[in-house]
Amino acid sequence: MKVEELSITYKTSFERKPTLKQALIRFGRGQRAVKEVKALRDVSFEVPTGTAMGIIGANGAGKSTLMRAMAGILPPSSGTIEVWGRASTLLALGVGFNKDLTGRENIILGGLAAGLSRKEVEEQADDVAEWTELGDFIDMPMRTYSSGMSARLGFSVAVHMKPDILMIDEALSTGDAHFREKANAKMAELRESARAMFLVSHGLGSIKEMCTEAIWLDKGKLMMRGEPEEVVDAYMKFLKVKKSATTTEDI
Ligand SMILES: Nc1ncnc2c1ncn2[C@@H]1O[C@H](COP(=O)(O)OP(=O)(O)OP(=O)(O)O)[C@@H](O)[C@H]1O
Repeated sequence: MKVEELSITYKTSFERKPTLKQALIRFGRGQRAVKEVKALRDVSFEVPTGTAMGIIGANGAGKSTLMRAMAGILPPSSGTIEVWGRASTLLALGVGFNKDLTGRENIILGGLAAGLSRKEVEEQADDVAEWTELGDFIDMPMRTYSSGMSARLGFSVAVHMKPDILMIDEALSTGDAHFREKANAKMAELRESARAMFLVSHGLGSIKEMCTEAIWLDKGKLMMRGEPEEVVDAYMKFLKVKKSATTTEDI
């Protein structure tokens, strides 16, 4: 994966539905109808095969935007992204699932959406379902799931689709201890076979534990790239947060 001078600007209009009068007044004053948010500014990095890349930074730093762009969901405003292989994303858990369908039906949908053939999906479906340990809930509509249960389903779908590139955005935060342990083991296994893994997390402990490299974003700019330990330390210094066991998580 190679990202070169990537910039992404969101354009949002002020009013949901401007009236003609409002538009004319604004035009008369020379005001613009859209507000621009520069979510990423000239970000460049290359990720060699076998890398598990952690992405850290404050709220609004551009982490999810970067993931969405790398997953091909969001087009760059400028710059380029080269992806080698098929990316499987686990962005904003449960998004993409249909809450009125059962877990099992969503597994099929998720597999097809990830680009697998119907045959491949059907072969995988039982394993995916079993991995979730959802029991009878797997045949219940997803609206009856807790957020942790949806997370388990989302994670299971994403990791079983044999991705070349695995992207995980805060996936583990909603799971319970048993699920987190299982998910960590699965990710370690995938790291061996996937070409690259990206993990966005505010849990700096997990970044240090699971990643081989890290990047730190601040206000859309790439501040630093390096060993997870180094990058996390620099970020914490920047935040002037005292380093202690209790603050390593959830920043
Ligand atoms: N759909 C959108 N329309 C307009 N602005 C957006 C949109 N999505 C994100 N932004 C803005 O882009 C910037 C980066 O947001 P992004 O979600 O990438 O940050 P983040 O680092 O993932 O934050 P968090 O840690 O809170 O999840 C923010 O200023 C945000 O307000």
